Amino acid sequence: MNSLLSYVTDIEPLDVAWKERAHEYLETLAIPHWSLGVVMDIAKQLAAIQKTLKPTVENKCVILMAGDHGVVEEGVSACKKEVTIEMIDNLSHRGASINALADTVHADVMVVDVGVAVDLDDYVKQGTVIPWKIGYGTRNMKKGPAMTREEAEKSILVGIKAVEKAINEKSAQLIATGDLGIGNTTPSSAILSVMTGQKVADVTGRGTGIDDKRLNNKIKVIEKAIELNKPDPNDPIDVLSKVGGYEIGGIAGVILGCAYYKIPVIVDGLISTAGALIAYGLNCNTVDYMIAGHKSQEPGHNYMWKSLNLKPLLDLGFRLGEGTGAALAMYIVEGAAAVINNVLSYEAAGVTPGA
Ligand SMILES: O=C(O)c1ccc[n+]([C@@H]2O[C@H](COP(=O)([O-])O)[C@@H](O)[C@H]2O)c1
Ligand SMILES: Cc1cc2nc[nH]c2cc1C
Repeated sequence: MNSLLSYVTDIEPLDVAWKERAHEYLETLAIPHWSLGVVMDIAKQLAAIQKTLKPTVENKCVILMAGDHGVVEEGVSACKKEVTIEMIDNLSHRGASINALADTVHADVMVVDVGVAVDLDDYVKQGTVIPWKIGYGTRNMKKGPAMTREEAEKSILVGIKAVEKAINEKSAQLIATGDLGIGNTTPSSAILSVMTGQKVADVTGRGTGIDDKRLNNKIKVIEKAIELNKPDPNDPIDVLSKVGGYEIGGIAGVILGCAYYKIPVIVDGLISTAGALIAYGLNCNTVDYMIAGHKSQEPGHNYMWKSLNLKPLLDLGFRLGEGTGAALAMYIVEGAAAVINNVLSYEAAGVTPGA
């Protein structure tokens, strides 16, 4: 593998000539000016990413990054930390929501252990979990940095490695990000507050469903972690290491890897978009390869989309993570590919608009 820096510095913006060519081609189709709206925007983006007027997104993959969080001991989640492992078991039996939804769009689900608190040998042997663990859960960010800078960089490299695996083994052409990790809305809200300048109280939500008392405590925990660790908003690796999570680093790596290898990537909910903020902070060209899958019910999520200047495709009241919103958004991206591939031009269709 190359160094993180070499991946980060080699990410190019979308080719302007291909963007123009795709735009002009879409205008020739038997569709009144841009009247398939966002679907046409995505068709143009796919064409410019793949440098073809016949883009294909047939081979789809959800890369789900799993990790645990020391900050759970502060009572920030409605769930006990063991639920991460219980859900890994459920994923391994293909009984999780992401398994059900990914199946409907014929997407593979790749589960990567980047920081779960225990060894997952049985699942690794079964082939249902990829063992690329950087640490056994982060440390409690209220008491000090969640991880070292080196661990933060390694977690990002895990995400890039996962993209390489998806390309080499599954010929992936469209990737969605997913997450699993009890407590991970806490670091995600912390990253959001640090990187966008929003107040912690305005962007912190109920995650798996905490009551008012726990929500107030969660806000105080995040405020304290930021005050103690002083993450530098201009240094995304510093932010990730001090108030982040291993799976958030992994997701940032998936997005960087997709941008590096020129693969469209659908970003899922709050946790995935925290990863997107880290990736964007490392190289702003990454946004050219991102598609905003959906709007999470978490109150901070829209601030994230706004700071990336992206609009989420779906608003279905989701707050589950796993890649569920992104998996459903794959239908829309598939639709965009179908439009640019299959709609006839005015000329070929014999349609002659005009008064
Ligand atoms: O992605 C989201 O928008 C999202 C919003 C709320 C909860 N989650 C999921 O719920 C878990 C984190 O919630 P919590 O309350 O433990 O921080 C974690 O496994 C996430 O995948 C995910
Ligand atoms: C059941 C359950 C499923 C999840 N998926 C992601 N986070 C989760 C948390 C819980 C509790």
